[in-house]
Amino acid sequence: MERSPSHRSSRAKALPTGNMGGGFTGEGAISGGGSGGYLSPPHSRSSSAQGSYSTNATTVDASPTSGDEMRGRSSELDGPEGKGNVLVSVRVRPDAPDSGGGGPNAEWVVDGRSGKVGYGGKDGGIYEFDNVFGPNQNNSQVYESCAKRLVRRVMEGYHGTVFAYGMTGTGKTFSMQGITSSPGVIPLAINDIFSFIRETPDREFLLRVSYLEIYNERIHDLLASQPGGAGFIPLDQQVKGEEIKLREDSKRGVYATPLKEEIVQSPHQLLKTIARGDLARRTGSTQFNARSSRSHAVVQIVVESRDRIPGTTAGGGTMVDNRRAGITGGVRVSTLSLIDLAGSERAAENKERRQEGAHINRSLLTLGTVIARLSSVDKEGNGKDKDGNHLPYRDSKLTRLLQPALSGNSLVSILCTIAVPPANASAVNAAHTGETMNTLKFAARARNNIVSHAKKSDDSIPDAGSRVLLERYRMEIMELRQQLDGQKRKEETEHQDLIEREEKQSERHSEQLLEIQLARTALKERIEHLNRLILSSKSSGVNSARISLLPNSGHMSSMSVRSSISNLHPLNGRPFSTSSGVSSVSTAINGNNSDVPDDDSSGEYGDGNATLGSQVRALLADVADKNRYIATLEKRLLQARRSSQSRTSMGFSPPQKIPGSFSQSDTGMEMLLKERDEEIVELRARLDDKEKMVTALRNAARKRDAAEVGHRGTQRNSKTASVDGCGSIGGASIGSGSIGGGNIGGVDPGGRGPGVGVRARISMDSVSVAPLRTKASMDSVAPLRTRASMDSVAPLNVKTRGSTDSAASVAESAEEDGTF
Ligand SMILES: Nc1ncnc2c1ncn2[C@@H]1O[C@H](COP(=O)(O)OP(=O)(O)OP(=O)(O)O)[C@@H](O)[C@H]1O
Repeated sequence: MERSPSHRSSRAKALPTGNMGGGFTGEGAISGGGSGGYLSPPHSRSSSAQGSYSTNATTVDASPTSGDEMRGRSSELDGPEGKGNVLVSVRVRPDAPDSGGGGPNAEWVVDGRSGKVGYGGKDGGIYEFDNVFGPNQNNSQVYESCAKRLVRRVMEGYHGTVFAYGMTGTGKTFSMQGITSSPGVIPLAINDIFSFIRETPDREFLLRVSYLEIYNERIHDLLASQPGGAGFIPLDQQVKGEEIKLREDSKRGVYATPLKEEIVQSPHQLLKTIARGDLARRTGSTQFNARSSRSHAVVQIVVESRDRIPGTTAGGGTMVDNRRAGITGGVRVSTLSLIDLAGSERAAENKERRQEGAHINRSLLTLGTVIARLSSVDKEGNGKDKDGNHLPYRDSKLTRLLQPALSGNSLVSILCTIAVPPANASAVNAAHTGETMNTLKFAARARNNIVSHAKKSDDSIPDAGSRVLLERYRMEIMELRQQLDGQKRKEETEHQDLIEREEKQSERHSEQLLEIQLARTALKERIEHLNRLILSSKSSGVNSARISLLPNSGHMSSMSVRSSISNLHPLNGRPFSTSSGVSSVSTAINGNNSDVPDDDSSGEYGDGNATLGSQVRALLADVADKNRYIATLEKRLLQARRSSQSRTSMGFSPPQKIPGSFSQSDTGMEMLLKERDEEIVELRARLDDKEKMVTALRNAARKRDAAEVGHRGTQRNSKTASVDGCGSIGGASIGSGSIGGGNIGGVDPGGRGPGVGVRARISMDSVSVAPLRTKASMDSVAPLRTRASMDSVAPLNVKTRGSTDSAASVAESAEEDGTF
């Protein structure tokens, strides 16, 4: 460690003896009685509580007032020799209530302005310090001068140590912790720590706190227990766990382990944590303090900080992005140690107090010794004195723990508390003058000997095993983000898959729906179609006068075109079987043109006066129906082919057969397609039939018209005509039956008897070509018949042979077409 003799020698000063003006002066100083004779300490001091030693103080500097002391010296902190890195202050507590009163003791000098304090009596001395606080100065003033700047420097990256040293009951705890109305160094430092964080938006911070006490040379973790909680057990009653030891490594220096560290995020949380530790701290009653701290208490606040983003403003989105990308500076780690030492006590009546006191005194003695020998440390800074002896840091846990600070790695502020005995102090109080002097001597040695070379911590990238949480957390955050991103991607993929599956499923559903719709449409069309057919089939006119065109028919059946649609598939509307589009066509000559029992007795053409044109229209409508149906089937077929192809190309396994839907298997599909194809072929054939039928009917109509023209010519002479009894009209083989209303010889009035060889007179007015029945076997709903009234063809006024040819030619034409 490099030390500066000149620096050391210029700090603590023993003032020349002489009249110091007496009493307390300076800011907050109390009047010491004006010219009350304080004696100056000798130039050279030779005694202390810890044994003999002397300071090197030789000169006197003009000191600023205590309030400006730290600020006045602050520039020194940046100096190459670390001047100002160590502050030593003395605080004089107000008289204790039991001090006996009597006003200021004229033998004592406390000068805040000059920073001088001392005893002018025997073995006394006047010392000058960085700060001297009189009894009236409050905690805030003490903090401002002693600790504020140090705390700020800690936030900037320096290690800093503040500790209070003094005799029991002199105000160490009062100064460090303070009271509610006057918070001490610790709460004020915490406040400033968070103020600094608030004022430094370009860096991010992580704070962790530990709190330990050294009691009877054992280290206890004050945060390990939960005072006030249900399970709180005082430390001395706790089952001893793993002993906390002090270790050292190059990066962390000396540290206690295992020790609980708590991460804190607010001043309130930090204060609460420390207050929790305070409750666990050992206290006991001493002669001078009813609640004396019986242990050294060390609060350590580790500050990790890092530039947020070089070159970017705080709070921007870029920061997040950059942090994600790992573009951050290194982490700076610094430690603020706030230490409230146990008070030294010369003697105690109580055995326990004596034992505690012995430990306390021993550790304080070691501290004094280390500080005393710091002056002799060689320039190498290897912890050895000039004689090559190690400094006795390890002789006590306190000195071991303070080693980094005392050996120059830290900014140091020492607050020494004293109580100046009043003028008429009791013997006991007066006896402690020596203790107070010892404190002043300790302070003087510390001021002289401790040299700090504290450097700002580097912004270093912590390695894997580092305890730097900021980096660990950053890594963890990055890992978690990656996990989150991975999870998100996975979810997105799964979601996408799900959507695709749903889409495919919905595609299948829509296909099925479409199929169902098509089937329904087909059914509807059929129903409409059938309804139309039903209406046609109930035409009474169709049955009113019929000419049977079929030979060998025992009935005077009407010429009919009957469409029947048989046995539809319940869903797809496909006929299970089809019968010939035209099952029968017959012409009949009905002897009774008005009273033919037939269920086809009403309907659109059922008035018996339906024209041939109407029948043609009916047939055309029928044809249109068929065309529509074919179109539907073709559409469905196309759809089925497409879905079959898409399934095949997607490599889908055949889905489960859905009841009521088409078969989904390939075989089923093929069969379905085949059936559809066949059905289409069949329907086309039927359509052809229909068209032939229409052609035949048109021919019939033409012939009828021609016959009518001829008939009108002959009608003037005769109202009747002879018809060959065999039922043939005009040589045409009309088959058995009669045309007319019963005036045909040999034919029974009902037209049931054979008309062969019977010449009959028929009323040509009533002769009608029997209604054509088109029977398309299309439906299973009912054996429906379409009866197109052939009355539109009739009345055939058969008067001449030629006239009957027209009716016969209908039959012929029909037979030729194979339609009837
Ligand atoms: N500057 C001060 N102003 C007002 N009261 C004070 C001051 N200093 C100390 N006291 C009071 O004196 C008493 C003892 O103070 P404190 O406990 O802080 O002493 P200490 O040095 O910590 O003692 P110990 O070493 O025994 O723990 C307390 O009641 C405290 O409130």
